[in-house]
Amino acid sequence: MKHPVVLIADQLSPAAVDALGEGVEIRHCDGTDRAVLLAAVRDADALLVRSGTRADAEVIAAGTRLKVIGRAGVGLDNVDVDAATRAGVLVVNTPTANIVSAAEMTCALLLAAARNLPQAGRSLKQGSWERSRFTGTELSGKVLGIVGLGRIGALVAERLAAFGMEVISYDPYVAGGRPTELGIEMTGLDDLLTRADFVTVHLPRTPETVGLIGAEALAKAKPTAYFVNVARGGIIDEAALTDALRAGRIAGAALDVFENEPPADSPLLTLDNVVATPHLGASTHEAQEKAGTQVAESVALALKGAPVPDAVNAPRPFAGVSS
Ligand SMILES: NC(=O)c1ccc[n+]([C@@H]2O[C@H](COP(=O)([O-])OP(=O)(O)OC[C@H]3O[C@@H](n4cnc5c(N)ncnc54)[C@H](O)[C@@H]3O)[C@@H](O)[C@H]2O)c1
Ligand SMILES: O=C(O)CC[C@@H](O)C(=O)O
Repeated sequence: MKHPVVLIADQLSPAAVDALGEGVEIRHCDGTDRAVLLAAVRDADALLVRSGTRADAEVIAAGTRLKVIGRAGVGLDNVDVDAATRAGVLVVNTPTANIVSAAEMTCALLLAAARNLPQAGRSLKQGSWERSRFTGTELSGKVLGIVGLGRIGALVAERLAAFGMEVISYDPYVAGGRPTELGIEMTGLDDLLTRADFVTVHLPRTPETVGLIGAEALAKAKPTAYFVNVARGGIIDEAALTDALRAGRIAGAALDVFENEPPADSPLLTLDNVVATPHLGASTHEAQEKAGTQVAESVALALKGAPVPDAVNAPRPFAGVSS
């Protein structure tokens, strides 16, 4: 009997291959190359991706044998879950595998922006010794505004509270005592924007969140405020952010994610008051090992037709693929 084909379309930890076990045929392709992906997915029973591959309706339609799409990570904005459900394809992700790494990255970028670390390091390596040019801002006593108090937002709150920050948050969907337990004041978005010294967004990219922080929102911020985005490009509108940074209406931004990745010719990358990284929030050995292992275990279960704990949709059941 032919083994089910698992197509790995992004760079996954070797732990993923180990966790898939023996009874599958593993193939690799470059999921960022559309033609290659569309050809390779035709024979695949399972498709494994990170954020670099778009598993959209066209890919799902081309994958006529597909039973399951595994996303090694949190965000599902690169997977058309509705199209998958209609096609009977299960979608699984790893909702907790990289949250500590993403929270730590948020703290790192926020501190880097507050203390001008990349700019100062660059200047030093170019032979300068500009101590007063790079005077920074303390976090202690400052207000941190967290937009989206889910798993990552809450971890960021705990970590930055330890720096003596006052934490406020906007999340209309958070209920219960968790914010109180963490010492966080819940408030409206406008209030958060006017009070925060640092604003960090931790939202999924959805039609509701794209452009949530636009020109109007940025106009409410303090001129000394910093904006941090380790969630998804576009939640903070890039054109509006560029204008606000150029005009000095806010102090700076720290960005791990972009509307288009890679962000070819983005004016944001030319600005001195922008600290930027190439979508590295989940890029630690620990997070990648967890994400790879967890997604592979879920995919292996799905291929057997067994219930999958991290399933994000419920297409019609199928009987499993025997090896
Ligand atoms: N940079 C990276 O490498 C990296 C790594 C992991 C996750 N992420 C991104 O971070 C996002 C958040 O991850 P998470 O694990 O915290 O998700 P989560 O689902 O635990 O939390 C998201 C929170 O956003 C809130 N929310 C949704 N819509 C909102 C709105 N319109 N206004 C205010 N709040 C809203 C939800 O109520 C929820 O509490 C992911 O969707 C992913 O896109 C990025
Ligand atoms: O694939 C990645 O490394 C990024 C993942 C991250 O953005 C996520 O949403 O989990």
